[in-house]
Amino acid sequence: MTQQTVVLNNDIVMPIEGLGVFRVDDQEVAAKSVQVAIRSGYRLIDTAAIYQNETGVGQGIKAVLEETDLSREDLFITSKVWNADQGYDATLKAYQESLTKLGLDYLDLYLIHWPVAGKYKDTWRAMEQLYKEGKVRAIGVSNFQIHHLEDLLKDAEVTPVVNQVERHPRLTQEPLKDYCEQHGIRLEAWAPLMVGELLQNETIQGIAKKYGKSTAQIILRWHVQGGVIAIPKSVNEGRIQENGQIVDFELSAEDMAAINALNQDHRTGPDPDTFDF
Ligand SMILES: NC(=O)C1=CN([C@@H]2O[C@H](COP(=O)(O)OP(=O)(O)OC[C@H]3O[C@@H](n4cnc5c(N)ncnc54)[C@H](OP(=O)(O)O)[C@@H]3O)[C@@H](O)[C@H]2O)C=CC1
Ligand SMILES: O=C1CO[C@H](CO)[C@@H](O)[C@@H]1O
Repeated sequence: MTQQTVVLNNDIVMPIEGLGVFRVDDQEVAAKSVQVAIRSGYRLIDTAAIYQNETGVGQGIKAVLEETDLSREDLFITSKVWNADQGYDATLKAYQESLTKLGLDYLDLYLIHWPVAGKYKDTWRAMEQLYKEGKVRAIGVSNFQIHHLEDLLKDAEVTPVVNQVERHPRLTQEPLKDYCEQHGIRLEAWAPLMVGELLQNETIQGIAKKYGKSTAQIILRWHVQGGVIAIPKSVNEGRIQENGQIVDFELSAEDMAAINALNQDHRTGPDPDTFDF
């Protein structure tokens, strides 16, 4: 797997595809999945405090750094501050706890996991502090709608460089994508495969047949070809490798449009405006 990258608005280089580890067990599975992914060419790992697997992820990173020529700087590690830890002091503390569990001395990207009303601005001030002190290379948000971003940007000294949101062919997020592009915020897709729900879709199956690729590879290619970072989750070695092999082909404009046309503004996860924090 050859790594494709994007340059974030603060000039930090980020891989455009990575491994997601939500619902990956902390004991053994997380460490093993991380090792398999990095050995097969992944450089970006996406975890969060709430996934309760930062310890396992850290063990996987440590093992792979010991066994290969790779160094910490070759990797791009993301974690997220959970809702209960929002607020200025609590966020600074949560960051240190994530670092300790991961066994790292810095993160590449730290995200506000959800826009908790009345809290996310103080949380952002803490993220800015971590960034200014050089403790984290980039800071961003997750599950922010346009109105959350507009509100945050009124007071922010540092503009988030990433907004990680649910995105797949049934939820293409075009207005949010446009807004983010206008403000130098890179969109990152969670549930990029719609948690597997789209793998039997007839349109995508037809396109997959034409290119001799799997439906997962077609969907992931659609994300990255559109400039969106994707973090598919898998704990299966073959599927981790399959998901990483999306750089040796290009979807035609017609096929990109056919996938865009599958949009139904349909969420598989919570709506950020009604999510019970
Ligand atoms: N910021 C946020 O609020 C959120 C962030 N996330 C992040 O996004 C990541 C990805 O989202 P996630 O919800 O996991 O959903 P995905 O869309 O990545 O789908 C994962 C599911 O698809 C299966 N799968 C993966 N690859 C293939 C393949 N090639 N063929 C067939 N099945 C496949 C996996 O099974 P198997 O493991 O058995 O291969 C798993 O069941 C998360 O792991 C997490 O890091 C997720 C939710 C919310
Ligand atoms: O990333 C995510 C997965 O885990 C959380 C719940 O446990 C979600 O709320 C969140 O969006």
